[in-house]
Amino acid sequence: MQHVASTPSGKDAPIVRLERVTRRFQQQIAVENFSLEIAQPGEIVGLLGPNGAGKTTVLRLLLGMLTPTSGSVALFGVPMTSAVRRGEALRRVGALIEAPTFYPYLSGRDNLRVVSLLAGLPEDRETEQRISQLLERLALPVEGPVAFKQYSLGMKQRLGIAAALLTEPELLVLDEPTNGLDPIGIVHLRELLRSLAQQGTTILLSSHLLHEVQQLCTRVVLLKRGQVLIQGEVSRLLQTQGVIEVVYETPEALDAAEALLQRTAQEQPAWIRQVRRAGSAASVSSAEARVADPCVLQIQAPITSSTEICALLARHALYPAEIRRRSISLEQFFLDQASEPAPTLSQAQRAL
Ligand SMILES: Nc1ncnc2c1ncn2[C@@H]1O[C@H](COP(=O)(O)OP(=O)(O)OP(=O)(O)O)[C@@H](O)[C@H]1O
Repeated sequence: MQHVASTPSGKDAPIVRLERVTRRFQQQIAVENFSLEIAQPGEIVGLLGPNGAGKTTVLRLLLGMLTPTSGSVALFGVPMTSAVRRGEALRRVGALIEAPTFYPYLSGRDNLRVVSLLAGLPEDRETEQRISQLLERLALPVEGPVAFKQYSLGMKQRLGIAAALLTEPELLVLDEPTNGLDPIGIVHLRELLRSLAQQGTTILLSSHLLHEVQQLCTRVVLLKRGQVLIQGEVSRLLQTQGVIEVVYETPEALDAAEALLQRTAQEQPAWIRQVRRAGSAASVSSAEARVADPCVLQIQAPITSSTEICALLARHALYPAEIRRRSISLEQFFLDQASEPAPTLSQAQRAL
């Protein structure tokens, strides 16, 4: 399956393009000035953010389920405002937004038959085979009359994903796809999405499962209160936003280094974001305990800037006994970012 995002004129266009999109609900701003472009087939992009951050709103705007208050949305180069042409772009998309709904008294197979008819697929052997393959791949009953209403939450979610995949879409849009899935279901879904991406399917998903996103997505967009806090490649974000630990042998040196770094953090918050103590020197009473519980400062800063931090400390004759760089998990990164007041996008970009 080789996908090429091209306009009807044959000109390459980004698969997804949201440009400075704002969506208000009365006085409430759900999404503000949101931009995202996905041009690379096979990319997996994750939308992250706390409850109410605007993730579902972005996905609904992308699929034309909502119109933006301002800004523009295009799929495969087709503006979503074009009532005539947007159907043609949406035919290249499979989506699962919020809880999937199906006919309660029909089996999974019959429900997929209905979806395939609505999607314009022919009623032939090939479609039947595709339905069987998807039921099997998503660990759903292939035979038998088990009605949708008898499905567990996880089975319902898996049927929703099967329906989104029926037309072999070039772009898959999934809102919280792991909802209701047990750990085995999550692992299977991860493998499925990875193999689809390897075959060229582009995937945009929202998720709360940060560990999952870290393993699956190449790029993440972190939203908070409708604004983009930060976006970028997962590996780069984590590499640039680690923790640098400096170790001192005496509490006096630790105090002096902490004061210097706190001052620097106030003056240059885009460089040093936070300074905190790890081991407590005050509680250390013997030389032995001091070795076991060294005086450690943890500095939240791009880990690539450890040399500059060393140089700063050296200029003040505060030579650490040891300096080490620790990368962080996406979960820690998210908690650090989401717990702070939202900076503007330009501040966040400067921080990168
Ligand atoms: N139809 C609507 N009418 C009014 N407000 C809405 C509507 N849809 C969304 N909102 C508001 O917009 C904000 C963003 O909601 P959205 O559902 O996009 O967030 P989310 O990040 O998907 O949240 P969650 O993780 O809880 O699903 C919320 O404050 C929500 O209350």
